[in-house]
Amino acid sequence: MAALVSHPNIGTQSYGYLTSSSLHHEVGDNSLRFISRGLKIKIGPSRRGYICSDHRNFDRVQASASQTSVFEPVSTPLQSNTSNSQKKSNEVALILIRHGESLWNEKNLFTGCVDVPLTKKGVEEAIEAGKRISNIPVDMIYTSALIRAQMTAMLAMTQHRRRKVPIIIHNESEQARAWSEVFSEDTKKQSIPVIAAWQLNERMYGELQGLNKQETADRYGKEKVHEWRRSYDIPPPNGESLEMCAERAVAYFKDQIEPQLLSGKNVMIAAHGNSLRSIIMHLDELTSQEVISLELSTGIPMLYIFKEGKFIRRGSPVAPTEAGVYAYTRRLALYRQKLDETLH
Ligand SMILES: O=C(O)[C@@H](CO)OP(=O)(O)O
Repeated sequence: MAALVSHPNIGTQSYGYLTSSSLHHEVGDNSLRFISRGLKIKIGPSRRGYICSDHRNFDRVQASASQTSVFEPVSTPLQSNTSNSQKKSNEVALILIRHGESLWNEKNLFTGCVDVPLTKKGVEEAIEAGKRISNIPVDMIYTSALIRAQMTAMLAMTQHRRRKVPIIIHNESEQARAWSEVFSEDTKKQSIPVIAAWQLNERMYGELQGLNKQETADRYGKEKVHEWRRSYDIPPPNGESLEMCAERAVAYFKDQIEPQLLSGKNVMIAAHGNSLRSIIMHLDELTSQEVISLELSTGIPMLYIFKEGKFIRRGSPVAPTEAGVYAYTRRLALYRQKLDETLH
């Protein structure tokens, strides 16, 4: 059963529903606690919402694909007039999706940066994730450079009611840019640029890549393997710790993705268990202790609202049509209403 959530600490405009199947809430003294698969986040007077740390630097950053044809360059608040930028950056959606089950998830192998595709179940999970977010606006998509995240993003978008076409931007050379150019303004408007970035890749698992997780635990001990898999700063042998993964993934998020959000773009990121854990750690201001118990399931979309420089976690949309499961804001509700009126 879903419960209505309305609380001053997540903004007077914030209202909507969180589903008890994916996310529970408790409202206590001046605080709201979200509990989702072991993750507990308390929003109280000391941690009101989620504040971006790097906003004063947004004039120095431009998305790397800004010269491409489908992609509109970022208009940063410092470049545009104030009222326009305020209006534009009023409130946007940020969707995070961990890829669907891969062939190595199925075999219980450490995968890391090995480029493995989805299983049939993973394909179904990606389609299901797409249904869940089919009423939420998406203007730009970021994926890792790995096929499992790219398949997930593309399959999810086949379900979107707006029916825009996701197009992978090829920015690797002058020729790639020229050869993928689109010559119709109308077609560009019906497209969603997809930026693939290695920085969003899964953490590099070093010498564990390709090993069976159970066999590794039997050999090195459950505690040691849990430490390699979930601790913040202990790397697996010759691999990246979560902290090292965050150094590239969170930096990319701040430098490339936040400016898009600030300019009014709704963004979806399809990535991996650990690269997304590091980004969620940044968004939710989790400590290195808290992040240990953060687990992400395959193919589950998570919705954040970015508003007035803060990230507000709104849970996981469970279905496209159930009124009670969305963490709707007024703007998202209007977007959905418009889809209902124009598309049926
Ligand atoms: O093998 C991996 O690359 C990751 C994600 O599937 O595993 P873990 O959950 O152990 O971090």
